Amino acid sequence: MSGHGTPIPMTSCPCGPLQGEAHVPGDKSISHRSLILGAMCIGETRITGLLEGEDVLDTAKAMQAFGATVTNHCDGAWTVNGVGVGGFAEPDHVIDCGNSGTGVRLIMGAMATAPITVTFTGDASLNGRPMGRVTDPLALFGTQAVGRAGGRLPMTLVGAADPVPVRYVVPVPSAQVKSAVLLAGLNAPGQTVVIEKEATRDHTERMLQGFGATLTVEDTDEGRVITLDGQPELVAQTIVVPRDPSSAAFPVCAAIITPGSDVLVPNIGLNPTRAGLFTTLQEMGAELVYENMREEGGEPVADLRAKFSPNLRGIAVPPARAASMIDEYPVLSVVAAFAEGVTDMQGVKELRVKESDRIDAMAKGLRAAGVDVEEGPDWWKVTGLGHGNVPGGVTAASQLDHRIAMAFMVMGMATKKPMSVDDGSPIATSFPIFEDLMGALGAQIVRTEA
Ligand SMILES: O=C(O)C1=C[C@@H](OP(=O)(O)O)[C@@H](O)[C@H](O)C1
Ligand SMILES: C=C(OP(=O)(O)O)C(=O)O
Repeated sequence: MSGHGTPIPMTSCPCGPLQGEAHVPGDKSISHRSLILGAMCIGETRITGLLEGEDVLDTAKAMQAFGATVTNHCDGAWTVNGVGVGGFAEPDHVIDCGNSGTGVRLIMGAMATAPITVTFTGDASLNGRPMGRVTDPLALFGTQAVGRAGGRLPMTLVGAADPVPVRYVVPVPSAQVKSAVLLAGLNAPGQTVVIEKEATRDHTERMLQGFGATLTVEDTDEGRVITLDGQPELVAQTIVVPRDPSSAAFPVCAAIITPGSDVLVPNIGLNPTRAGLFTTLQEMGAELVYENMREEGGEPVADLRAKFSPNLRGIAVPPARAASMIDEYPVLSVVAAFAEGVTDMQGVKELRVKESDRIDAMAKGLRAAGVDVEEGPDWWKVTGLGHGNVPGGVTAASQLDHRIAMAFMVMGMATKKPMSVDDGSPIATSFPIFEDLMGALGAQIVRTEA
C-alpha cells in the first residue's frame, strides 16, 4: 500500500562498526507463492516465517477476496484454507496489489482460468508498470484483459470459461511471467509448457511440485522447458519460509562498506537462482563467507558472515548472472562506489521496469553524491572512489521503490556526509523491520522532517 500514505524522509549518518546478528524477514517470493498456492488447495496450509510486509499482506487480502480463509495466529503462524484449483470466487471489490508486481502478476495468472471477472489496481508505481507481458500469454488460454494504454493498471481480466493449455516461450527473463503462465495452466486441461531461455528464480516450480502437481523441468537447446499437467488436486502443505536473500543483501553490503564491521546474517536461503549478489561480492574482494551450509525444506541455506572489506575492486558482472541478482543491483551499485575501479553491469534492461527505473533512480542519487555513473538502455557502469572517498551529503528520490530507499540508507553509513531519501515509506513493502534491525547493528538511521 506504499505510495498512498505520507512520505517518510529518512537520513543515514556515517557510523561506527556494524556488529551483531541480523535476522532478516522471510522470503518475499516464497511468501506470495505460499498464500496463492495455499488458496488453490482444498484443506489447510500452515505457513511459518511468512514475510509480513505490505506486498505480501496485500496478496493475503486478495486471497480472502477470492474466497480463501487466511488467518494470522497468535504464535505468528499463518493458515490458508483454500478453495481448490479453479475454485476462486469473484471478488466484490477491486483487488489492490499496492506496490507489488509479483502480487498482481501471479494473482492474474491464478485467476485467469477461473470463470470470474476481476479488476486490479495498485499504487502510482505499480500502475506505471507493464502488464502486457502477463496478459499476452494469458490471452492464449482464452483470458481477456482491458486496461489503460500500454497495458497499464487499473485493468480488468475476464477469466477463460473454457481454458485451453498453452505452450509459451517467455520473451523476457521474468519469473513473474513464467509463474503467471504456470498458475493459469493449473486449471487448463492437458499440459501447459513454459520455456525460458534464461533461468529465473524457480520457486514456483519447486512449490508446485511440493503441493503435489506433476511438473517436469528439462534443459534443452531451446532453453529450460517446464511442463505442467493441468487440473491437479493440490495438497495443502506445511511451509517454513526461508529468510530472504534479497533482504540479507542490505546488512551484508552495509557491513562490507562500513569500517570495522562484522555481521552474521543467519538462515539465508541460497537457492542458486537467487544468490548471484553474494558471488559477485566475493569476486569484488568482499570478506563474505557462508557458514554452516545445510539444506532445509529442499533449499540450500547458510549463515552469511560479512566483514568490512577494505580492498574492494570493480568487476564486470556477467550478464548471465543478472536474473539471479536482479533485485540486488541497486545495493551493488552502492558497494561499487566504495570499490577501486569500474563495476560494469550489462544485460539488465529489466531494471528499468521495476518499482522504479532503477538505473535512473540510482544513477541520479549516486551522481549527486559525487559518484560517476554511465548508463545505456540495458547497462550501467559505476566508477568507484575507494573507501573513505565517497562524498554523500545529498537527498535522493526513492521513487516509491523500497530497494532504492534502502540502498541509499546503506550508502550513508560509509559516505563522508549523511545520505537522505525523500521517502522511506516503501521500505515497509518488503523489509518492515529494516530501521530497527540496522539500528541494532549500530547504524544511525533517523526519520527527518518533510
Ligand atoms: O517472481 C518473483 O517473486 C519475483 C521476480 C522478479 O521479477 P521479474 O519476474 O519481473 O523479473 C523480482 O524482481 C521480484 O522481486 C520477485
Ligand atoms: C521488483 C521487486 O518486486 P515486485 O516486482 O514484486 O514489485 C522487488 O522486490 O525488488
